[in-house]
Amino acid sequence: MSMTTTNELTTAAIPASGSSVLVSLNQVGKVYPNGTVAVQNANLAVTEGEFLCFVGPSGCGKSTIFNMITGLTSHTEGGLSVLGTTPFQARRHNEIAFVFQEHTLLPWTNLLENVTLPLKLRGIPRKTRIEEGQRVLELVGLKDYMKVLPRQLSGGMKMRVSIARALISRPKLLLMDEPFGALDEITRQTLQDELLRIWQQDKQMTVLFITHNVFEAVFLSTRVVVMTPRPGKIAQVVDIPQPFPRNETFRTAHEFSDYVRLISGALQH
Ligand SMILES: Nc1ncnc2c1ncn2[C@@H]1O[C@H](COP(=O)(O)OP(=O)(O)OP(=O)(O)O)[C@@H](O)[C@H]1O
Repeated sequence: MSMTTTNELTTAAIPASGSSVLVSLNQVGKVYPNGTVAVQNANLAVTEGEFLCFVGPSGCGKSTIFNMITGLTSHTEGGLSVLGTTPFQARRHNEIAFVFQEHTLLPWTNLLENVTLPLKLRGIPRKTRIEEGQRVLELVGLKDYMKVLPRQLSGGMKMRVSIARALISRPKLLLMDEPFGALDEITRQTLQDELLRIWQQDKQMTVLFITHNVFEAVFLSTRVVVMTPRPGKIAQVVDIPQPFPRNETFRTAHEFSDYVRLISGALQH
């Protein structure tokens, strides 16, 4: 089995040839106003079409990195570019979408209205909104539930709706912050399969995904970013050069356990 690890400097310096760098962190740091050093010297180059998982203990700066990439908080050191521009500009052009663990659906309105809300806020005509809403609900396997209210859904279905709402703007960059953390293991694995299927359909969408679950990270990723705390640093970037589509065969393969062991070991240091 070929199992290569790359430290953050190498990864940042050498993007995969022929593919464009979508997100670039160059010695990025974040010190919050209260003096907390949340992230230090982070170097990372994410190329188009990658699926990167971020793992690390609580408080190591995973969400801070996401918030800097999306422009929700500013970096205090280094250089950060997203889709060739500033995070703020990239977000304004609707090229970035998020999914959080909390589904944040509007309880009083149906699924079609929920998933099309981002288009409504941008003034997109109703006919287009409905077409796009149908498209994304079909993509997540909920096309028969358009008129249903969120409270009638299971946790896994609510997460599918959140994913559909994020996909409706056809984002180039999808950021997911522990989206499956609250789900039971079976639902979680089903949604991992679904997410990979959706990601593979859209060859150009890049996914950044935070998880505490090393198994999930190995199953989903093209690369896993391992972070360590105090202050938050990128300790290692581990390539998972296993082919897609991935399925149960990969989950039960000895290579899978090897990657899990490697990443778990990196988390201990
Ligand atoms: N607005 C803030 N002001 C001050 N400190 C903050 C702020 N937000 C986060 N922190 C601190 O920065 C550090 C990194 O936090 P962050 O939420 O990025 O970590 P995380 O890896 O995402 O944690 P978790 O896995 O628990 O979500 C922590 O010590 C946290 O307490």
